[in-house]
Amino acid sequence: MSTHIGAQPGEIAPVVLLPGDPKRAQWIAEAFLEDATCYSEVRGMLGFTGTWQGQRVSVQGSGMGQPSMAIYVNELFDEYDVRSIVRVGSCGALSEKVAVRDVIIASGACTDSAMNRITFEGLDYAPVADFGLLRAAVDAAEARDVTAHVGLIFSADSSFYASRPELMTRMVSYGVLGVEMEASALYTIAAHWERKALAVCTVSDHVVTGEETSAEERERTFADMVEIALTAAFDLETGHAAPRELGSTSSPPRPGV
Ligand SMILES: O=P(O)(O)O[C@H]1O[C@H](CO)[C@@H](O)[C@H]1O
Ligand SMILES: O=c1cc[nH]c(=O)[nH]1
Repeated sequence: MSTHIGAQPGEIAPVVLLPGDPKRAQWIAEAFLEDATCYSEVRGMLGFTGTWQGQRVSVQGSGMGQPSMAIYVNELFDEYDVRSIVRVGSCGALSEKVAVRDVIIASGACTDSAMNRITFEGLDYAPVADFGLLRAAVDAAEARDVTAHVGLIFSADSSFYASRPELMTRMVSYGVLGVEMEASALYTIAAHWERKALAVCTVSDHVVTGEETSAEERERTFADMVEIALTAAFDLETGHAAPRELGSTSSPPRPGV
């Protein structure tokens, strides 16, 4: 086992879904995976491995905020050889273009966290999603009746209860769609390990209008996000979302089609 994950080598699949909430990890394992077993209960941060459409997948809680998430993600990449991590989170909408229950697929992430600044000695690193996962997630969302937005998310260390409306308005005017607490460091850590990462978040509340989803609605809309994440991760793993050649204007035929 690693310091914070109680799994033996080989017990965690190469593809991991990463919700902040460990109870969401359990719900995903029970609702979406077959033959799921719990490989870790260390600190109550549950992790499960099972199969989805015959393919091994794990789901690991990461806690709230970038320092907690970074511990789990570093151990998943370093000690369990995980290849792809898709965060399946909740987020608040900042932009009027985004409604509660919509999905945000984060192409990149801004942050007020010091984590990147420490790593890059004050330089502004630009954390971005893996392009293959991003494109596969957009395809998966388009194939469903889901309103998905692709763009920037704000990974906030300090604003869950801090009211900074002017700053949020300015961020929206620079293209930021929503706010959560993990994507930026996830993208940076994945780049460090040369692995793939993406954050797909369901809008649970609107920071500007104050609208919120009910618990029942959250569960239903979270299911869309989980299906998008699983479809995207395995389209990429199985080559169904193989990169197009640079300069080509059309998609290559999909294998087996
Ligand atoms: O629903 P999760 O994945 O935990 O994500 C969001 O919810 C938590 C805050 O309530 C933060 O972790 C934020 O990123
Ligand atoms: O981090 C989060 C998650 C949901 N809603 C918010 O406003 N912030």
